Amino acid sequence: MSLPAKQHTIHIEQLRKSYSEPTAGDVHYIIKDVDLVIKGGQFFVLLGPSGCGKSTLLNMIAGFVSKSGGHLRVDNVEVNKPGRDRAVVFQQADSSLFPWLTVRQNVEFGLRMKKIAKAERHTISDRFIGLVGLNGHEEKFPKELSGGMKQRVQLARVLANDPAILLMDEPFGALDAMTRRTMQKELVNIWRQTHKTVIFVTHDIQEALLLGERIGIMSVGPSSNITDIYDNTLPYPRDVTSPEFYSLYNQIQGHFEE
Ligand SMILES: Nc1ncnc2c1ncn2[C@@H]1O[C@H](COP(=O)(O)OP(=O)(O)OP(=O)(O)O)[C@@H](O)[C@H]1O
Repeated sequence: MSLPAKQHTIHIEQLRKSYSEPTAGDVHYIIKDVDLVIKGGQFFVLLGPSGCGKSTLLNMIAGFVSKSGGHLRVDNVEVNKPGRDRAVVFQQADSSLFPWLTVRQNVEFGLRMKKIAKAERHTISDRFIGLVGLNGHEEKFPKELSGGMKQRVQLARVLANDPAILLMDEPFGALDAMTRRTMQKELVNIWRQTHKTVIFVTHDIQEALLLGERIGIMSVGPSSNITDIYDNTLPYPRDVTSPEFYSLYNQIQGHFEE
């Protein structure tokens, strides 16, 4: 497969976010002076304790949350607003699916907005409905689906729009353990087939290690930062019972116990 002309590398320099008034004397930063490079095509995990600012950083990359300082660039273009190159998969699929549309209509929604012809829409939705394992459920409505199936629809819809960068905010956090495990495996397969840049937020060390090529550890807030980055070179699919997995798990866990 040929490499895309744009690599969709994300460069973050001295990035800050504060919700305080700029004129306030004692500015309270959620994240402060974050430096990070995420290469195009990489599976990057942001791992950190609850409330440290993972979603804030992800939403800044999405262009939903403004910067209070520093730079955030995709392919050297400063991010100041949402763009078609980036799409977010949220924890709660319910809030992002249209209940009055079928699975197929939900997946095709963005394509319809882009005025893509019906036959092509069908070809694209067929591909991604198949990729997330929802063949045979095309004509169902969200209320007829389980939580895991709704999350698959959300993922298929995002993939159908073909963003280069997939931003995932604890997308499997509300699923039961078995469904979560299945979705994790499928996400890795999808990522390996589509070559997208994935930034995945979680506070679960095992999930981070099952998925990520690189794992950025965020410190406890306020003024949270990425304090360490682990390269995870274990081959996919990863075996949680392997000594290498266990060793990396312990290293990262030790980091949070310090
Ligand atoms: N719009 C907002 N106004 C003020 N403070 C906010 C706003 N959004 C988030 N915060 C604060 O920013 C901090 C970081 O929140 P964020 O949701 O980014 O953390 P998180 O690491 O994703 O947490 P979790 O894992 O629990 O989802 C929290 O203290 C939160 O209260």
